[in-house]
Amino acid sequence: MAEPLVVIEDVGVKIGNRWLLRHVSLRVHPGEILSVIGPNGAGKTTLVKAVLGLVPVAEGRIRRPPSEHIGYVPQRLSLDPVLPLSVFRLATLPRTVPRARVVAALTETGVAGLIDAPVAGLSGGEFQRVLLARALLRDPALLVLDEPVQGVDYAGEAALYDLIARVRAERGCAVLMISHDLHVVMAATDTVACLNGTVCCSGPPHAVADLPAFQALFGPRAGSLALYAHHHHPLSGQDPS
Ligand SMILES: Nc1ncnc2c1ncn2[C@@H]1O[C@H](COP(=O)(O)OP(=O)(O)OP(=O)(O)O)[C@@H](O)[C@H]1O
Repeated sequence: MAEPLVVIEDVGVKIGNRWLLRHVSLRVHPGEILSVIGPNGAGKTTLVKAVLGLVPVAEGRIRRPPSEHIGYVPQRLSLDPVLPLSVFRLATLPRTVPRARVVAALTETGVAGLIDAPVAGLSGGEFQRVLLARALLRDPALLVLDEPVQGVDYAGEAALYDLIARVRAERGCAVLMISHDLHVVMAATDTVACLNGTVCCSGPPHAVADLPAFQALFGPRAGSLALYAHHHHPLSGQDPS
C-alpha cells in the first residue's frame, strides 16, 4: 500500500485540564475516503483542527501534507448576512484567482451558473458546493470536510456524497470527512472511524458495523445501516447504482 498521506499517532489534545482527545491513531492513504463519526462532543472537529494544525497537540504527533495541498471546508463559516458577497468572491477569498479557474471549480461542483449570485441567497446545498469548489481551487492532495451535508435536504445529501466520491475518483485526492449521517457514511466511505474522545473502532464500514464497540456507541440497530451501502468504482468514476 502507498505511504499514508496523513499519520495521526497516539494524539492527545487538551484544553485546560480536560482531555478532548486521547490516544487517537489513524492513517489516511492517498485516494482514500476516511469518515469520522461519533456523537456530539466526541472531539471530531477538534481532531480535524489538530490535523490542520489549528489546535495544538499535547501528546503524540501528526504528519500531514503541507497546508497548501490541503483543501478545507469548515463546519461553520460565519458570514455577515448584510455583506454583499458574491459566489466568485467567496470562492476566491482571501486570494485572487483567475475567473476561468473559479468557473472550472464551480463547474466541477455543479454550480457554475451561480458565480455572480449573492452568497446570501444560496440554498444549503448550493452553499456547500461553493465551499467545496473553494477547497478544490487549491488542487488538494487532501480534502478535509467537516460535515459537508449540513443544511442540505435528504436528496441533496445523497447528491453531495456522490459528488465527493466523483471528485475523489477524478482527482485521486484523499478525503477526511466528519459526518453525523450514519447510513450515507456507510455507503460513501472506504474507512470509517468511530470517535468518542478516542477511536473506539475503525475499518471498512461493513466490518465496523458488526463490532460491539460500534453498536455500543450507536445502538444495535445501527449495524443494519451498513446494508444500505452501495459501491462506487473509485478509479473509473462510474457509479453503477
Ligand atoms: N476551545 C474550546 N474550549 C473548551 N472546550 C472546547 C473547545 N473546543 C471544543 N471544546 C469541547 O470539546 C469537546 C469536543 O468538541 P468538538 O467540537 O471537537 O466535538 P464534535 O465531535 O465535533 O461535536 P459536534 O458533533 O457537536 O460538532 C466538546 O465538549 C466541546 O465543548
